Amino acid sequence: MGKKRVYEFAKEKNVESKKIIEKAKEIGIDYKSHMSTMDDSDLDKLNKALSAKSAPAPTNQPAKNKTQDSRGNNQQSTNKNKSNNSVRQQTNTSKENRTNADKSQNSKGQNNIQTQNRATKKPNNTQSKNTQKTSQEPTVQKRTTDEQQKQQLQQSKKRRSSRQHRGINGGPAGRKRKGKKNQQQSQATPTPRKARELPKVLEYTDGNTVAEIAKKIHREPAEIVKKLFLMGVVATQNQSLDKDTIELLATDYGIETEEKVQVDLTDFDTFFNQEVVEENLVTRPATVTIMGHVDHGKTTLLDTLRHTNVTEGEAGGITQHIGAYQVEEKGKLITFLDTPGHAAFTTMRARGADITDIAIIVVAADDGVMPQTIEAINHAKAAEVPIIVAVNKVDKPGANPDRVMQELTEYELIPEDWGGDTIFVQISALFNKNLDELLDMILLVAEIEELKADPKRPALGSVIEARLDRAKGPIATLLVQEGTLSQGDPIVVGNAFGRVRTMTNDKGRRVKQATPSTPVEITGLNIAPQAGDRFVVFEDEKTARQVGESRATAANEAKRSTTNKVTLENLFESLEEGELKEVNVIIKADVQGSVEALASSLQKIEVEGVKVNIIHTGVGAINESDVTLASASSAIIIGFNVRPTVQANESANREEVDIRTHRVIYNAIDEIEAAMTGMLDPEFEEQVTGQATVRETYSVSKVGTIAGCFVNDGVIKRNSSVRLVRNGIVQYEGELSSLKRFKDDAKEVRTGFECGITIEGYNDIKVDDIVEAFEMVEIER
Ligand SMILES: Nc1nc2c(ncn2[C@@H]2O[C@H](COP(=O)(O)OP(=O)(O)OP(=O)(O)O)[C@@H](O)[C@H]2O)c(=O)[nH]1
Repeated sequence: MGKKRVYEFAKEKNVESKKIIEKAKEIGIDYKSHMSTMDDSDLDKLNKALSAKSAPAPTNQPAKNKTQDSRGNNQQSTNKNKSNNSVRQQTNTSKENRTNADKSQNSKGQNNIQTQNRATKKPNNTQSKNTQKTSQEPTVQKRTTDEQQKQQLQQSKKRRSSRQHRGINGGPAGRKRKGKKNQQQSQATPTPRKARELPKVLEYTDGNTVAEIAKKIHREPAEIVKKLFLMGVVATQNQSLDKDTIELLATDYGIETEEKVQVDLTDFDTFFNQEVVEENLVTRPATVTIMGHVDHGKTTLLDTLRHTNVTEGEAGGITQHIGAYQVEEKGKLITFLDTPGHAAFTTMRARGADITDIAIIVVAADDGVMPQTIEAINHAKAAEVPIIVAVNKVDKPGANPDRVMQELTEYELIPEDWGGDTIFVQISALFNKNLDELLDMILLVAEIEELKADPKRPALGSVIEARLDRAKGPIATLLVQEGTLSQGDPIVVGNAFGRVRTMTNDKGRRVKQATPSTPVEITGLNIAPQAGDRFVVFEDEKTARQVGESRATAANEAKRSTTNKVTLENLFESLEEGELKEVNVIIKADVQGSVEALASSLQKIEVEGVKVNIIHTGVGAINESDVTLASASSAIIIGFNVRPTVQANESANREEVDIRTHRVIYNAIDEIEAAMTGMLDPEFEEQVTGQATVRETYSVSKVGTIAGCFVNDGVIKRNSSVRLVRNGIVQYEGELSSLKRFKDDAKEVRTGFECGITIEGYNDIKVDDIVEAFEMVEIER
């Protein structure tokens, strides 16, 4: 048996928990609430203190307690102030009452959707907090409270007396009238309920209302209201109660409790992380994404596979582009995602859809490892997806597969023959050479990965593609990840909802069911979702609609409030809260040497066991793909002597990815370390005000180089600092020495206008250079 709680002790002593808390306080013991546990020594002290004072033990009659306890009442009344606000709202007018009832009804409906504990906290808060607040409460409020209290007492009294006088016909109508105009009167004539036996166990959920609890234990809500009142909690019938209060109430009735934890249906993680039923698991096809550098043959490979390995029996079917398709090899299916490239892959991941089981990295044997090959590898690694390397175009005269293999060893992709564990297949996508072997290897990896799913549970999965069709309405291609999707299923897809009206497979055939790893195009949604959204099937359409609508509302709200993306500002908090085990970082720099220097220094930082994890590095401007990767992996991007492209900037703003650019390595390291230790000083932040492109340059003796520019974004101000960027790499950072419109000095020049610029102490300006103007702005913390 664990330690005694205050309320248990109070019960033993037949006094209110509050009294015990007060008494404890008098002798220097501070209990936060009636749920606080009590030490043996404290128990002793309290026992002594209580017996010393109240030799005549308090009686077991709550009513008596109440009248005796004028001081306690005082406290109670203050306690009530807060909750009474809501109480008043609910009882003042009938209309309000209904609205509130509706609301609570609503929230009750949504109980399935969202666990509520806002309201439930109230009684508890009031109990613990209000003690100090007493003197600050406005008197008017106090009076109202007292009145309210009086009213309640009157009501319960009337009810009591009416019970004695009323005949059988009081009936349920008495209860129904409650809350209507003649509240007092109607409440005075409630139904005489036979005191049914209490249940042994009270099954409740955090946030149940007084009325709900009353129903569960076969008691009048008024009785509960009264009991609560005596415990120092003022609540109306429609008020939600928190867990502690419900448990306390149950203890008071001498019944056990069992909390039914509500599942938040709007949180799809609950479904996706649901425990598996081992015996239902069956092997499912692998889902494969093809990635690689431009022109290395991704599309050709997808096309050849699609046309040569059509599922038996399906030949002749018109292949549909639905965003994914399945091929058959040795009687087993493989699902290929039709949009090649790591951008699509990571965008999906950023939206929460981790659907790729295996990544094929295509490298052209005549071209070798290229920047996007490396990006693709890092994107696959960040997603912890097994990689198969397809060395393509081996038919070409200049093909050198060995060189590709050699180059890839640098990225820890080492062929099995060389002692590594990466599968390499030499193929010609164009001439369909060795594609069977590639498929075999996919099956092999799939087998090793033991890809399994439970086709028996309600279906869930992700959106591969979605669009709005004029004739058919919203259309979405879904990849079933678990369960079996059936025509007619009520479904929520992202923030859209509906019923699966039609299902079409990748061969253009209507199907009635789709098992795990099968892509199908569906209609029947209210709006088009987005690629990467996840879907869940529900039991009935009503729930689906509720969940869909709540998700849409929540998404809108989330859009307005901040997201929980990792930034240097919130890094420390995230680390403190234990959310982060490592800090993901992407490094982009002007030269490889800087990348390495920065990477090795950052990796040495370790703050309380949390380390920096570099997920991608590269030379050149920070691009959109870096931002997508950062967004999907909650990473921070550090640019050294490089700048983000316009698209990358836009995308970073949208995705709330933190990009930090530096020109001194030490500063970059310092900043990360400071952020990790919570010592970051983010009072000022650089804000780019505008960008201009150099269209012409003029050399003027004594003045230097004048750049004839066109402002393509924002505004260039005379007093802004500027940096000169060439091909994404910062050439110079300094101040403007002049800003002119035609011959005149200008204070600022806005988008769409031309201007003449000279930079202080810098003349090496070239056509197509970008002049970026920025200011240091104080930011709110
Ligand atoms: N000789 C030869 N050419 C190939 C092979 N595979 C692809 N090609 C050719 O390489 C070129 C580029 O192929 P794609 O399949 O479009 O390359 P990709 O990687 O999809 O290119 P992006 O979509 O631009 O990223 C095309 O002209 C193909 O015909 C191959 O195995 N052998």
